[in-house]
Formats: sequence, C-alpha cells, structure tokens
Amino acid sequence: MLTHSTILGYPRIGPRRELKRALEAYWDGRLSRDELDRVGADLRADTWRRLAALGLCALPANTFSEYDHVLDTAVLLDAVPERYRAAADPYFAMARGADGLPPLRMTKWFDTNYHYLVPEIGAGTPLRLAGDKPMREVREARALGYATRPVVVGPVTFLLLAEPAPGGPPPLSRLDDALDAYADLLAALAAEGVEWVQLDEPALVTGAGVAEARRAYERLGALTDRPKLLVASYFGELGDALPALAATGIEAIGLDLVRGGPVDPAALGGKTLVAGVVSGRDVWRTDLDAALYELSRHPDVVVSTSCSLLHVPYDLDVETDLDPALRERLAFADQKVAEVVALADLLARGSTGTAPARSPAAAPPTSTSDTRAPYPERAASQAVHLGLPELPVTTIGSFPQTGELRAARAALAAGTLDEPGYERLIEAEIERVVRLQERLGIDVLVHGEPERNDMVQYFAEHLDGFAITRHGWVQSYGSRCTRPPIIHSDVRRPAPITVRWTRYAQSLTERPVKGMLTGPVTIVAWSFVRRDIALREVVAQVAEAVRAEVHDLAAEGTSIIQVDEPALRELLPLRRERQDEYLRWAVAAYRHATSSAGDHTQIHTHLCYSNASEVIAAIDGLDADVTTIESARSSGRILGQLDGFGRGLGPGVYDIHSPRVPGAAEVGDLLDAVLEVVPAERVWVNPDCGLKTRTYPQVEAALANLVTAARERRTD
Ligand code: MET
Ligand SMILES: [Zn+2]
Repeated sequence: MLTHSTILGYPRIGPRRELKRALEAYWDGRLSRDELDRVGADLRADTWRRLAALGLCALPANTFSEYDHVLDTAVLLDAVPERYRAAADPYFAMARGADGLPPLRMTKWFDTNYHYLVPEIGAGTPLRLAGDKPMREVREARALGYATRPVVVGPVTFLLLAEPAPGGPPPLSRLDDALDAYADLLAALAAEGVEWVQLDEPALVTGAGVAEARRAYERLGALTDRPKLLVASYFGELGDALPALAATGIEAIGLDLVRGGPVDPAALGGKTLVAGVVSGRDVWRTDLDAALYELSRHPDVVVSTSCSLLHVPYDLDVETDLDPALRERLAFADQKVAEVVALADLLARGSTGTAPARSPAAAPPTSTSDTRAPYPERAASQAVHLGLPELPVTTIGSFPQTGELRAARAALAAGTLDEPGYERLIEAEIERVVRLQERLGIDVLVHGEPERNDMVQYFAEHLDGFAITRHGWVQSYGSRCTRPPIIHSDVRRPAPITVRWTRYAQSLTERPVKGMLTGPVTIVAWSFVRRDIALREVVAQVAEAVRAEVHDLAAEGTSIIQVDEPALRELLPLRRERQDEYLRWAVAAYRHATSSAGDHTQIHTHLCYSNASEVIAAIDGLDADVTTIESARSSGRILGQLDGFGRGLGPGVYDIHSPRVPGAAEVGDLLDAVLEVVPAERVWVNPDCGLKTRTYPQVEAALANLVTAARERRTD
C-alpha cells in the first residue's frame, strides 16, 4: 500500500519568492543559467526536507517548475511547435516569446487563478519521450535520501488542455501516440526505481474525456514495466470517469472529497483511495472530525490534499500581524500538510470522527434593480456627452508600476514616509501618466492606478470584512504571484475609495478620464472566500459596495466608469449543468453594481485571460456600453464569436504579456481583423489588458503605434 499521508503538490515559487527573483534576474541577464538551476535545486531540496520534517510519509517530486507544469509536460513529450525549435531557449520562448515570436497562448488552469501555457498539437507534432525532468528530480531527491512519487500531467488532461495547430485535428485524436510516449515515460521511471507515479487528470471532473480515460488507463494499467499508478483527479467529482478508472488496472485513484463530496467505498473497485480531505483551494482549517468520518469509511485509504497546494501560500506562521482570532481559523500549505499528517495518525489509531454538519443552505435569489435605459438610448446620450472620435483609443487602466512607486509604498508601510508625502507622490505619478496620454494622442484617459498594488487587494484594503496577508503569495503565472485577500466576514464599504484619485486626474485634463473599479465577481474570485455563507451571497455583498462606489463616481461627474470582470469565467462551475445558474447570479450582481450610474455615464467592462467564448452570452448580459477584451495573443480567435455583440467593443490589439512592442502595421492588421466583424462606429482601440507589468519605453512605443493605426483608419 501507498504510505498513509501525502499531498498532491506543493508551492514552488519559494517561501520568499526566491524563484521569481531568480527567473527575473536570469531573463534580465543578471543571473547565469547555472545560478538559476541552483536556485531551483535549493527550492526542491528545501521542499522535500520541509515535508519530511512535517512528518509526511509519501513525498511528491516533479512538482517544481521553472515556469509552468503544462509547458514542462509539452517539453517532456517533445510537443514543441516547429517555430520555437530554433530559439536560443525554446522553453522560455514558448513561455514568454522571443524575437519576432509570440509566446504560446496562456489561460486559466481550471477554475483557479493559476495560468498555464496552452500546448499546440497538430497532426505532425511529435509526441514522444524527449525529456527527463521527472527522472532527474527523482534522482535528486534520492541523493538527499528521499524516495519520491513523481507527478506528471496525465495524457487525457494534457490533450484536452491542448489546442489544435491551425487547421489540424483535435489533439485528443493523438491519444494513442501520447500513450506510446507515456508508456516510455513509465518504463524510464521504473528503471529509475520509482515505486509510484502520479498522473494528474483534473480535466475528467469537467465530464470530458471519460471514454479516452478508460482507454488510456486500460492501456497504461496493463503495462508490466511500470511503477504503480495513482491517477489523481481534483477540483470536483469524477462522475462517470470514476467507474471508468475503477475498471482499469491502475492501483490508486485520487479524489477531491472537499469539492466532490463523500464517495461510496464500493465505487473504487478495490483501488487505494488517495482521499483529498484537506482543501488545497482555501486557507481554512480542516474540520478534522468530519474528515476522519469520511476517511474511516474506506478500507484502503491514504490521507491527502484535495489538489496541489500550489494554490495556497506557504506558511501561516510568518503572518504575525493577522488578528489572532482570524489566525485561529486559518491554515496555509505547511499547516495543511500538518493536518494531513495528523489525520493519518488519528486514523491509524482508530479514530472514526463524527458526521459533518450540513453545508449552508443556498441563499434566496437576490432581486436586483437594473434601472438603466436600453442600450440605443444610452448610447445616444453618451455620444453627445462624450463627443469622441471614431475608433477611440484607450487603455485598460494601469500604467507601469515603477520602482519608485513600489519603494514609496514600502516606505509608507515602514513608516518612513507619511500619508501626505505618499499622496503627493501618487499625484505626481497621475499627472505624469495624464500628460503622457495627452502627448500620445489617446482619447479616453486613465489615471494609471499608481495607488494600487493590485486591482483586488487595493479594494480589499478599503472594505470591511477582508484581511490582507504580508507574505501570502500564490503563483499566478510564470514568475508572477498574487497575494489573495481573505474574506472572513460581512463586506461593507465604510467610505468612498477611488473618487479622490479620479477627481484629481480629471482636474488635470479636458479629455475624459475613466473611473476604474474592480467588479464583484473578480474581487471574490481572487480572494480566499469564507465558507459559512453561500458564494453568491458573498458576491452580492461585494456588489453592493461596488454599487456605492459607482454611484459616488457618477455623482462626481465621471463620464466613463470601467468595472473590470476579468475573472468572470473563473468561478464558472466546471460541469456544464451547473454553469447557467452561476452565470445568472454573477451577471445580476454586475448589473446591480453598475446600474447606480445614469444613462449618460458610459459603463465599460474589461475581460482577459479567459476563454471568453464559454461565457460570451454572459458578457453580453453584463450590458456594459463598452467591453474591452483580450484578443491579441490568440490572433483574434475571439473575433469569430463577437459578431452578434451589439454594443461597443475593444478587442485588444497589443499583447501586454510580452515585452515585445508591436509595430503600427502589426497593430493595424489586428485592427483590420476587428473591423471586419464589428462596425467601425462601435470599435475601440486598446491593449489586451493593463500595462502595469511593462516598462515605460515599451508602453510609450506601443501606444504610439495604437494611435497611429487608429488614426490611419478613421474616416471622420
Ligand atoms: C487583469 S485585468 C486588469 C485591469 C486593470 N484595470 C488594469 O489595467 O490593470
Ligand atoms: Zn485584463
């Protein structure tokens, strides 16, 4: 039997974000390849030592990644598109782009805030064992005295997450080729002396790939030259995929019992249950009694986390500033590992726990007032009010976050800079950003969001019911991390939040300055959420706070208010049959939040990262006057879906995730593609997203090209 306690994965960016710093130094040429490798090796070693010290029996390996574990899998299987092969470093070229070469598309990892790179698999893309990263990590651990279980993305999930090469067949049609490669991988791991391997198949919880999973694991399970197989699912229940897996020759199945609920022991078909009873998706302590109750029903069980701990911060112990009463309720990665270990001990000693209390009843439907006039009426009064040119150019909100700004925030926190001094710096930055936009010829300005460290955290800091951590970083993509706030009690807005900065920016210019807010769904999606009331209830509370802010901005005379909902798709239930209900209440919350503005106030919304196609009807339902949406990196793929969209639209024409500056001709080509599907009078010209991660030289050059491309195409 697999030993009694394990976890499906662990954070890898480093407790003090060591990997982030090393990667960024390497990309800047300040760190050598050897030095970067050493930082990675140290982090891996520290992880294994830490997990062993916490008492965990079965340690995972290959949970480390220099950028993304899906990209690692693509490289392991040689699924590298031809165009990247000549790059100096194909791995980082796929991740971040290289000279003249855009990176792979990036999108959300299921309903988390982690982003993976989407593999591109055509009919001729190689699928063969080409790398040795899992074997190397196993060896590395062994040299430190640890036997480990390597974790690799499973074949069905890998192919379901991939996209076809242009004009190519669906990647899943290449399953047999992929299985040949996985068979070779299993043989190589067996040769390495590995006892167990974990193949992650979270895609199965969406209901997709059931027949393919059965075929895959019948085949891999029947191999003789292989380690024992744990197929791990997470983020929901397996549904029909459970009997499919139970009928194959694999040895263990990982189930997310937090999201998926209890499971009938007989459904496991005699396999070992790797029981995900400690949540990897939130920061709350586990109800050990309820977990024991579930664990003790199963004859052959390993205590585990519901998913990788990648999605939670490392260690609560360093959060010395948190309210002690709140801390009592919290657990981060290391505390969760300790819970897994404690549960395994209790179980071994025969504890059986008690049946859990029932989860909170669903909240009654909230009735929302949407008092805005129909779009054509609003649009007419806004056109008069704003007097904008055709193809107006705007940005998404943030401008580069300079070192000075970060230093000022640090000084304010440390008490070496006082509040008035800080505010003067912010005002100076706003003035600089306003002048820059005027000089570039941008039509609708922003204040640049210099006062915001993060678009969610900033609001969390100004609303009641949220707590902020000091070191609670969670990887978002590559070297980028976010620090999700914790919603622990009822949300309220004690005072206006953004009004003064918008007022200041508007006082500097004749051109309209957008008020910039984060939407209720996004604030909740990018926070850790309390579990004692229904999610929709939490969203409704935040919507009420945003509504008050919209009202106050409009009362100030702000003519355009942008309420961003980049995370609209993130809370989308993974199973199709539950999605409509979510979209109904999420859209209602947004409309409630924005309908406190009058008809002549133009409401903008912004979405990015997401596979917007899945929620296009809901985006339409938000009823915003203008929607800006990420599009540049996916070569305008979204455009095909936008022809029925009846209001203002700004598909991004500048990919801000890459340091590359697109030329005016390149921007113009993207804009022409937009103009083919959207009538010119409704088209906006803007980047894919905010500019905070870029530098001023990049932004100035790129925005100048946006203005040029827009002006060349104006007819008025
Ligand atoms: C992830 S969406 C970001 C929107 C925000 N207004 C910004 O520009 O930074
Ligand atoms: Zn965005």
